[in-house]
Amino acid sequence: MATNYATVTWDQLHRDARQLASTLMARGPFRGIVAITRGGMIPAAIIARELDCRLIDTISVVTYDEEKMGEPSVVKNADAAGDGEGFLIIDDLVDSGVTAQLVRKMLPKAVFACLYAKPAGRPITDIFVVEVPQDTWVLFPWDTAPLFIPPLASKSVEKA
Ligand SMILES: O=P(O)(O)OC[C@H]1O[C@H](OP(=O)(O)OP(=O)(O)O)[C@H](O)[C@@H]1O
Ligand SMILES: Nc1nc2[nH]cnc2c(=O)[nH]1
Ligand SMILES: [Mg+2]
Repeated sequence: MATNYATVTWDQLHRDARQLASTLMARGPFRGIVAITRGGMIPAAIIARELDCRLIDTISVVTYDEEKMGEPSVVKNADAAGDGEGFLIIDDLVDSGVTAQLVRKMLPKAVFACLYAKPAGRPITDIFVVEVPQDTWVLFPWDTAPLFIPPLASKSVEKA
């Protein structure tokens, strides 16, 4: 269970994705990109722009199902990628590594890259940008919204 939160803004995500793209230049060129839905789609779009890659497929893995607790299932294959040769797989993060492990098994020849990696998932990714502690939950910009916070002074007035 996460005890801390790390909020990632759109700006930070864009910078991190560009940094990942810059590292990936040395591993390419790539025939195409496979984005792991849904979290991998926005990072994949940014990286595709930087690497001038126009062939994009998706793979969809559902790792939590109320009936089959914990059993990951693939709900869409990346048919365009074959065995992954010449392809780049992109996800937003690896946590336990369960999603990445399953996708790597299906596309064994592809390069796997993500923005953020927790220690348990770190060995499964070829490349990542920032390591995040295992007990930290990453809050992505698409999961959050700015919120009004009352000024400190107004809180002390309320107490008085
Ligand atoms: O390493 P793991 O423990 O497998 O966790 C990492 C995966 O979990 C999240 O996706 P999620 O399954 O929540 O779906 P989403 O991308 O559609 O939000 C995240 O986007 C990764 O794909
Ligand atoms: N948003 C989000 N999804 C996850 N899925 C697995 N770990 C995480 C995390 O830290 N943040
Ligand atoms: Mg995901």
